Amino acid sequence: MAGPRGRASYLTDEEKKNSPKITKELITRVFSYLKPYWKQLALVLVCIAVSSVCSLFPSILTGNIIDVLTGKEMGGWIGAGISALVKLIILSLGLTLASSLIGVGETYLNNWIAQHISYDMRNQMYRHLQKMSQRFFTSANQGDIITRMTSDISGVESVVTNTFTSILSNTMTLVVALVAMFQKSWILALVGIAIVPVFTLPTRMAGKKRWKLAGEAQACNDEVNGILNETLSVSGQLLVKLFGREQSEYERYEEANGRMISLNIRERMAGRWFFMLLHTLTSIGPMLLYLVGGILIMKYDSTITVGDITVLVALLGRLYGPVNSLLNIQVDWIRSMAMFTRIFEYYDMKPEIDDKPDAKELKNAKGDINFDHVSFTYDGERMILKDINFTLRSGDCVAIVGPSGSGKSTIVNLIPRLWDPTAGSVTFDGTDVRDLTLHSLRDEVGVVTQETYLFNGTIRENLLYAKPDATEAEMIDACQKANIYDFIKNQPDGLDTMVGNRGLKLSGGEKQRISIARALLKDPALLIFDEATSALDSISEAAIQAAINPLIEERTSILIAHRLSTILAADEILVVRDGEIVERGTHKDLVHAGGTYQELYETQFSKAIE
Ligand SMILES: Nc1ncnc2c1ncn2[C@@H]1O[C@H](COP(=O)(O)OP(=O)(O)OP(=O)(O)O)[C@@H](O)[C@H]1O
Repeated sequence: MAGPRGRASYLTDEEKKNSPKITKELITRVFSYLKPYWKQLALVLVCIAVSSVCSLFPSILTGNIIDVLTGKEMGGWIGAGISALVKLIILSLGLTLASSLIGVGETYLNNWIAQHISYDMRNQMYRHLQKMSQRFFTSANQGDIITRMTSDISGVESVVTNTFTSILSNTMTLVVALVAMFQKSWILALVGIAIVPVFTLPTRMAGKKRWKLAGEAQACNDEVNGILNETLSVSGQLLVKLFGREQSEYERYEEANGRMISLNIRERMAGRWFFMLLHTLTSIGPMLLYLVGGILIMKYDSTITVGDITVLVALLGRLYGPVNSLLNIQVDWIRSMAMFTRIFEYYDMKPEIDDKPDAKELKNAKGDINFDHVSFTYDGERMILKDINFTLRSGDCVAIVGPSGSGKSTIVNLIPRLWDPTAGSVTFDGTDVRDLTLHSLRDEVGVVTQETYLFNGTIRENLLYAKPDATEAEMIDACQKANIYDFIKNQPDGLDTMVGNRGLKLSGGEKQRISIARALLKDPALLIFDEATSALDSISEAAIQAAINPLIEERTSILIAHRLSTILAADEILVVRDGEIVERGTHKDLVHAGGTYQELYETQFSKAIE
């Protein structure tokens, strides 16, 4: 039969092209994940072996039952008559029961092992991804990361529960059935074996057609899901509404939906006639055995009994399933190895930014920052920062201004080591940031980002993210300083107000003030404030300005500023243009100097205070 959707029994052209190279190292690595569970695995093997044998024996015993019924004694080990019959029946039932019970235990163990392996792999992957640098997250496809974490690792579960056990149990069943068949009659066994491919090969061919259709239906299904994701998301819906595209989006959805159902129907009907014919033909197998067996009994070999022929027919019926499954094993195997290879590719990516083996802890941080001839490129080609030099003494406040894209955010991102400089060095309290442990360094750097990111939870939960053990009083104090407490107090749920998906239930200004309160709670030695470029009304702007002041009062701070009020709060202004510091000084020094600052002042800052 065709494989189920998603785990079909045929490789796609792409899968064939990208088949992994199966090396000894790869297999050893795959098996290293099984190693901690070797005891449970050994038990599964025993269960499979015993249950395969137990499940076949009732078929073999049926022959003996028939022989007893037809008056043929068997080897004398059980005696003829009613008592032998009862014993055989009880034995047969007992074996069936035993096989089912073992099957239950085996399924439990199997799933237990699979879930534990997947648990180990997911945790390992999460830990590893957390260490990956900003470059990885800005360039990797987000969907790809999620797929590795979910589908690929879930796929591993099915490798353990299906592929491994299917190989074992099918091989076991096949071997036991064949041995039993040959033991009864080698001629009839050969006749049986000759019949098997007549049924299994056409089944595979019909399955392939069905699988192709399933693939098309899946692609169509993905398209439908894509439309749903795009048009029913918060921002998608907004766009549809604002542009009045409801009808055209509905038509697009209806068309794809219609295509999907017709493909589904075709897929489910594909090969249906063929299987009907096949089903009828299946009876040919037993008939052939009856014919050849009958001729043998009547004309040549009187040792074969009617019971033997019944057993052979029953066993023949048990061969199709395992043969079909084993024919698919190669596909399952390649697919599983490809899955492991994809997962291992992720594991093998080296974190670009990591602690040095001898990294030092940053203790009693003061917040002295120095940029010494720092240059930086993201892609190895375009220099984004060129020879940046500046010093910030503990308690200083510097504003970085410059046109959009001039490199302001890039400069500050080098301090908490979201990136490392291409040349030159950044020091924190006199030590190169690359020689400090990431954890201790980032503990001392608080960043209020331009795009405020809040988790979908309560205000309290978002605040506690900065300091999990903060007391209620500390939280209220931080909110008061950040000028957001009045707003929180007026909410019916206070600090337990839900902020919505990414903080969507709050205005831009409110979100930013909560994020300032969060930074205040963290109480870092250095504060970086990346001011939002988006326009705020003057009341929100004043509220934010009042929130920033306590932040910068007692600590070193860097403000990426777009508004004059923020710039005026700084001790020094660094003007960046095309990755270079082109001017520095105070507002008074620069506003009439005829340079970039004056230009920015006339085009942006002065407007912002109107
Ligand atoms: N992850 C990245 N990969 C490649 N290039 C980047 C990346 N991030 C930023 N850039 C580029 O680096 C340059 C400087 O960007 P940066 O964000 O530092 O500018 P900015 O001065 O902070 O701008 P804005 O005021 O608009 O926020 C831009 O040309 C930008 O396109």
